[in-house]
Amino acid sequence: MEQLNLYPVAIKVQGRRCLVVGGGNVAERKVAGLQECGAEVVLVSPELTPELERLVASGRVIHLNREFEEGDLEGVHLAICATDNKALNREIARLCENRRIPVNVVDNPELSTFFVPSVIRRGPLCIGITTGGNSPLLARRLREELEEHIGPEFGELTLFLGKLRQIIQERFSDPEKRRKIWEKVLPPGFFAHFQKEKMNSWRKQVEECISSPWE
Ligand SMILES: C[C@@]1(CC(=O)O)c2cc3[nH]c(cc4nc(cc5[nH]c(cc(n2)[C@H]1CCC(=O)O)[C@@](C)(CC(=O)O)[C@@H]5CCC(=O)O)C(CC(=O)O)=C4CCC(=O)O)c(CCC(=O)O)c3CC(=O)O
Ligand SMILES: NC(=O)C1=CN([C@@H]2O[C@H](COP(=O)(O)OP(=O)(O)OC[C@H]3O[C@@H](n4cnc5c(N)ncnc54)[C@H](O)[C@@H]3O)[C@@H](O)[C@H]2O)C=CC1
Repeated sequence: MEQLNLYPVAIKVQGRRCLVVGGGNVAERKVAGLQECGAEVVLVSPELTPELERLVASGRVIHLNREFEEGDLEGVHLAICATDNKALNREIARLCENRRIPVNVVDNPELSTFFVPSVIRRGPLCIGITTGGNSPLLARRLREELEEHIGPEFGELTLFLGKLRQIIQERFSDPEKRRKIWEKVLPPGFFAHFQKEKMNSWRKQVEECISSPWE
């Protein structure tokens, strides 16, 4: 497989229409990922897995119970071709490319304009792992390995830092001073010492630190 540098981005899909064509196991995984991010998922397929049936019945996914038609691409921000028909997947990819719609073709990395990474989510912290189609299983194994080290406390930590950042930005107008504060809050080697049991005392320390006069 050709060595290609991918430009990683994190896309906001909330409230945006995303099209998934096909109703098998792979489509099911992609629909779940889009739903988790609040996308308006339109699913086109004459057949669905039981899990997709359930989602459709709950009203959380718009289902067009038929084969794909070109008009389905109208108003779509992102498309995923997940049918078991290679020629059809190729054709949808071409139509998307003409319309500049980012497209993921589940059986053809060459035709995909984006890949879906393996994801670790802890609150607002999101880690995506991709091998650019070289080895999806390696991406999964790495995720499983990293998950062991990045517990749910990282979600809490990230939320806390987000709030702290707002406070620091309001309170300190000098960017150099803000940078110094951040160096103190998150010093190099922070993760080696970060323990979830000590989260509360660390938070207190940080809060005291930013409320005390600086310099
Ligand atoms: C190009 C890409 C397009 C896309 O975005 O779909 C693609 C393509 C293909 N996958 C295939 C197979 C498998 N895919 C997985 C799993 C995942 N596949 C995902 C992404 C991607 N898969 C994109 C590249 C991402 C990257 O490289 O980083 C993950 C990360 C995300 C997700 O799908 O949500 C998710 C793991 C989620 C997790 O658990 O963390 C497993 C393992 C398993 O089943 O768990 C296997 C079997 C083992 C193996 O083959 O490695 C086949 C061959 C089918 C065949 O041989 O017939 C193709 C087609 C081809 O390569 O031509
Ligand atoms: N990207 C990935 O992670 C992986 C990709 N694959 C590839 O993905 C493909 C799909 O895999 P599965 O979901 O397991 O297949 P599947 O056979 O379970 O599902 C295919 C779905 O496509 C639908 N479909 C067929 N023609 C259609 C049309 N004209 N319009 C709309 N929907 C149509 C079918 O009704 C069915 O629901 C496989 O061919 C395989 O090569 C397989 C494993 C992993």
